[in-house]
Amino acid sequence: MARTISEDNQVKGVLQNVIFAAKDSYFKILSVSVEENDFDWDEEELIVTGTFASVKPGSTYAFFGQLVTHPRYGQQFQAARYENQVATDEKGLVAFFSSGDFAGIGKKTAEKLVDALGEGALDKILADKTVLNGLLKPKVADNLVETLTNNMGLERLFAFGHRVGLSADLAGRLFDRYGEEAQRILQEEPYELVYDVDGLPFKKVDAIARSAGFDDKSPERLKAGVFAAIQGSCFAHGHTFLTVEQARQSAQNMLGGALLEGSQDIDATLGALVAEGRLTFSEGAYQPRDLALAEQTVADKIQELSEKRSAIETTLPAIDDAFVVPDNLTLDDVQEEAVKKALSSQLFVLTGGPGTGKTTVTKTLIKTWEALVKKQAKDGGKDQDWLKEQRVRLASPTGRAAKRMTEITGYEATTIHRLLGISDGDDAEFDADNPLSGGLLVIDEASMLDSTLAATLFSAIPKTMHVVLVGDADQLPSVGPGNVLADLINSPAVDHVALQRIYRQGKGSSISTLASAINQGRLPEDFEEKQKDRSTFLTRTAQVPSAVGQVLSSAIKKGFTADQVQVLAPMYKTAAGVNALNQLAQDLFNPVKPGQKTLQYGDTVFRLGDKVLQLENDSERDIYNGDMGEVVAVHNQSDKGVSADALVVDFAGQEVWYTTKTLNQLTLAYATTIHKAQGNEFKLVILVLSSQFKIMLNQNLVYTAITRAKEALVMVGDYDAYQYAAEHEVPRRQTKLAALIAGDVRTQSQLEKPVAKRPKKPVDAKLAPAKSKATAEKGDFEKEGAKQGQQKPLKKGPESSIKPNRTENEKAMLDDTSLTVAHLTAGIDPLIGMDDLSPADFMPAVR
Ligand SMILES: Nc1ncnc2c1ncn2[C@@H]1O[C@H](COP(=O)(O)OP(=O)(O)OP(=O)(O)O)[C@@H](O)[C@H]1O
Repeated sequence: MARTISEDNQVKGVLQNVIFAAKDSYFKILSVSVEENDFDWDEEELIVTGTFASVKPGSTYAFFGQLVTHPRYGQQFQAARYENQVATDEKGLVAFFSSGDFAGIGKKTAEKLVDALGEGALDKILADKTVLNGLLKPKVADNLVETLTNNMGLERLFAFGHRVGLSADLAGRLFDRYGEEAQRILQEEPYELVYDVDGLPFKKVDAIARSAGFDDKSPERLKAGVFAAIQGSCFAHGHTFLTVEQARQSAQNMLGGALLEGSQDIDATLGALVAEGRLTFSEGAYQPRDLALAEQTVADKIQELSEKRSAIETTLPAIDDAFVVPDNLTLDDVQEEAVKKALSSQLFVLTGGPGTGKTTVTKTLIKTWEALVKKQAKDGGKDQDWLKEQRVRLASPTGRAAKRMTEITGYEATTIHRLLGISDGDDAEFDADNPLSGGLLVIDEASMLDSTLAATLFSAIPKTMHVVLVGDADQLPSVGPGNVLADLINSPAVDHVALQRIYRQGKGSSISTLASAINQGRLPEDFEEKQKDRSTFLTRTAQVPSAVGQVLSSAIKKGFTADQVQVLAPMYKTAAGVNALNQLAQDLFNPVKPGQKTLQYGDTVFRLGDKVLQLENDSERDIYNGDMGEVVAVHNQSDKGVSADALVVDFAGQEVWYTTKTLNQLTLAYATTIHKAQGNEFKLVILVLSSQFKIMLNQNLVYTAITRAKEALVMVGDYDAYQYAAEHEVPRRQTKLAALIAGDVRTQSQLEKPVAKRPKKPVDAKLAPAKSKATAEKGDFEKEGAKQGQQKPLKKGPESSIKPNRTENEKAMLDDTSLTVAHLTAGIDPLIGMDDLSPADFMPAVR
């Protein structure tokens, strides 16, 4: 929720200079020389902060807001809005037009302009540029209009937005999206925002529309509300379609039964949305167009790949001839079959639980592919270019999984975003028109692929490429809608092999057997017995922090580093949640040392050496949601020669700078949610489950959590929570992919109908905020004599994201405020060491 700044006070003054201008928003810090003010302020200079268009030093502005006291930088004025005090008398206007801002307009031309158009010159020009015909040369007129609309247009939008309850930040985003059309759209077609702007809550749009005079029953309102309801429901549950009943119910929930007067209204609205192409309807299912298109794209590509147009001969004799098994292993029959099928099919899916040999099979098939390619190059006299065309490409949804893939296979692996050249807000660099190069593509952690990312990936795959998806279908499904991996496994048209035999011996073995028991819906009989690699520490919720603290202390004594240990919990709040456990673990792994540098951002105090987690995809800086790193430098603005607060984080050798602009992307990582740990593995996992949060417990969640542990697992919490989780399956996601692949349904004819999409405003280099780049970030810090450290932008919650991409469970975790922080109870004996972890030791009086 955006903060509302009250408008108790106002100040008018001349802008001296812009101390700081954010690159990715319109946020600025200004130094203003005060002329008039209605509050207690005697000094000449006042620092004013807020969201401003391209304000100009030397111009006079009126700011409305409040004087606040920053703990470090003292008093400053927080502006909720502002007005450009362009003098509107003729003299002032002549000065304005001849200020040098408008190419080709000197004093004489300015006078001519004002003579002709009078005191309302600005409004007249902005309303209709043809008033300039005959007054200015066309080029000069165009430039004047463009500069005016950019500057004044945004200022007016800020002012208008303010009246209809639109934050300045959102007004800036809308200006970027719609340009000078923004205000008209807000007034005349506000409900378009629901279709055009990702993640804008319907309620917000509704409030804007009401203030623009739309009534409850306007057809635009009903359509936008029903669309938002269906899309929101798909994102909340991971579905790609809703049944008619579900669609009606969601619509009713969003708009209220009374308004729609029974299902007739709803059905008519659904019909109108289908007619407009915003929804598709087939086989009793409604789909938002984008999701339907994504599933259709994947299905079409699968169809195309089944035509087998490989440039490499992959007959069984050829594969047999080239077969290379690494590490002197002998594959079992199923593993061998997997390698052969992976190479002979053009699309193949490999699944299996932990320790079943997925990596071993992947390594074998890569080596065998290379041997096949080399042999055929030699036999066919192919050149280096041909060899390059057949190269192996490896990618994974997370950076950490990509890094692990590189380490294990020895081949370079990247994130899927990077592979596709996706950068914020832009389309992917590689697509159907500019496909990926390479002969074999292996995607790891494929359970994390949602429909949209899968579609972007599949559309960039050329017809001749071999594609292998590797993943564990029992893990949590993707955050976004879709169930791609499971749907492919359930499609007879897609070859797949499921590895079942667990190979990991000794270390790790009992974690794998626990995982398979949980998959079968039960806890193993030895659940509470201490194993070589796992133990169970049963406690009441109130005792969780103490228990986790003891396990961590003993792990630290044993030499485990923060990087090797991961605390996992399903939710953020409460004493047994991620936030509290993070602080506890921070104090143990990285206790305050005298003189240690720290930086506070929101409620989090980052310390040098902290383990941290990136919370959002930032493809420009090549860091992604779920990436973990270490704080390697802390810069405080109060230090000599330092112009702004900043942290430097090392992500596996890649140093990334965070200033107050981007610190909202970062949090402590000693403890994370299980969703955030997907695609990552750790030597020791400490899992916390409590039946207090039953609503969010299920098989996939606990399975995913325990399989993050490579060598050791300690389960903390109460028995009932673990049992409940093991016994409860995640509700099935409703998707169409499998039916589309089978050719049972077609939504294509509806998808061919184009939806009138408003083109995005071309980016104006002069005005649009520049995108942040890793280097720019560092440069910002060094160059700007910034007082940006004064600013604490609204901290986004750890899961905050523009898209409504949360599951019900995640939402419950985030929204849970009813649970109070429980008091710690003492009384658990301090632990001695990891080897000594046993249920008996962990059993205080409860269970
Ligand atoms: N056929 C085999 N014979 C002997 N050892 C095997 C065989 N297959 C796999 N292994 C061994 O079992 C262990 C687990 O295999 P691998 O790492 O390939 O499994 P995985 O499915 O990738 O596991 P995870 O998903 O947990 O990373 C490895 O040490 C591997 O060398």
